[in-house]
Amino acid sequence: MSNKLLEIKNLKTSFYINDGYYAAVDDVTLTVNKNEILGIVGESGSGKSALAFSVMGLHTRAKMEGNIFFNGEDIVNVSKSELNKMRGNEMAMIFQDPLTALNPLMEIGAQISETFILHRPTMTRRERKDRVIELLKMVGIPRPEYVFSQFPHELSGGMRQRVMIAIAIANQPKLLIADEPTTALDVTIQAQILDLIRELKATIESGVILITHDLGVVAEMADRVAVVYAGQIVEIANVYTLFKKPLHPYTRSLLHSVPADGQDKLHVIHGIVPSLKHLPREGCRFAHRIPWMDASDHEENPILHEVEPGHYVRCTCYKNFSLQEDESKEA
Ligand SMILES: Nc1ncnc2c1ncn2[C@@H]1O[C@H](COP(=O)(O)OP(=O)(O)OP(=O)(O)O)[C@@H](O)[C@H]1O
Repeated sequence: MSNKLLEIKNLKTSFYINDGYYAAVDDVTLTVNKNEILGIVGESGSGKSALAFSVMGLHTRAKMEGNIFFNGEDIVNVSKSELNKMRGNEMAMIFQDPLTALNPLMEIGAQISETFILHRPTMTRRERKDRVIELLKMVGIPRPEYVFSQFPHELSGGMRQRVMIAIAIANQPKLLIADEPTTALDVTIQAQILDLIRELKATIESGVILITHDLGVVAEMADRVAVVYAGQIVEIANVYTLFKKPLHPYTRSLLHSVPADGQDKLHVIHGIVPSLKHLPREGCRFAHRIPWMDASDHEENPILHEVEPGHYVRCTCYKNFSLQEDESKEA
């Protein structure tokens, strides 16, 4: 039996801006296997959330092309009611900011119960309450009976994120998407939430997409990592390879821009991710951020090359790339 849970093929998600459609996710192909965590990293604006929202069918006005096979079924064009059946049931998402994702006027217990009313209509009120208490315990909320009747603003940020996780795992989804789940939390709480996601993944044996800009989180959590730049995957590999043998200039730049042993100075990546409308669509999209490289180092139409089994890198520029500071040392 196939181990593939999610298979995305040539996905293109475009938004209409002023005069036309511009792709925020551009020709993305990837798989998520059962019981694995796929990390997705990239700077702000690189298209990570647009990709996650595409999988969840949460873009209302975007144009979507390509395929997203979930459990073998292409969900790019399924009806709204089909998607509603899947969301919160077979696939669920943990959002960045629990305060905006939770209803401020609704008690915690009622918010978690909603998912059962929607997806498990035969459950009695008593059964729902028992299951909610069980879930609150599972995600490590102390005094769950008391918290059941509290409002979101009465809980700390970490506790609210636990509630979000309880909602997401309520129906034991096969696929869990966590979009920067710890960004809004302080460091100690971050570690607890990540531990919780890892434990829950093992318990419910789901596949997880973990979106983050934090390479430390990816190193800790992911089995495989996709590095996304300007809407495209520029490198994908298992986590060990990605950290030990990164190839793409963007991956290497990212890795050098966080503190590491023996590194006396942090690398700064030139410029910023261009806005959707101004994104270069021809040639290597990262080229303008490594201007010291020769144009001939880049491919005209960069594709993903499989450099060793399971390790893909876009464009040939990785072959001659070195960080600018290393180049000037050599000169
Ligand atoms: N609904 C939308 N309409 C128009 N443009 C959008 C829309 N959603 C996202 N974008 C644009 O798509 C690009 C990718 O955005 P996205 O939010 O996916 O990036 P991200 O990598 O998740 O960033 P962050 O880490 O800041 O959340 C950005 O240029 C963003 O402005």
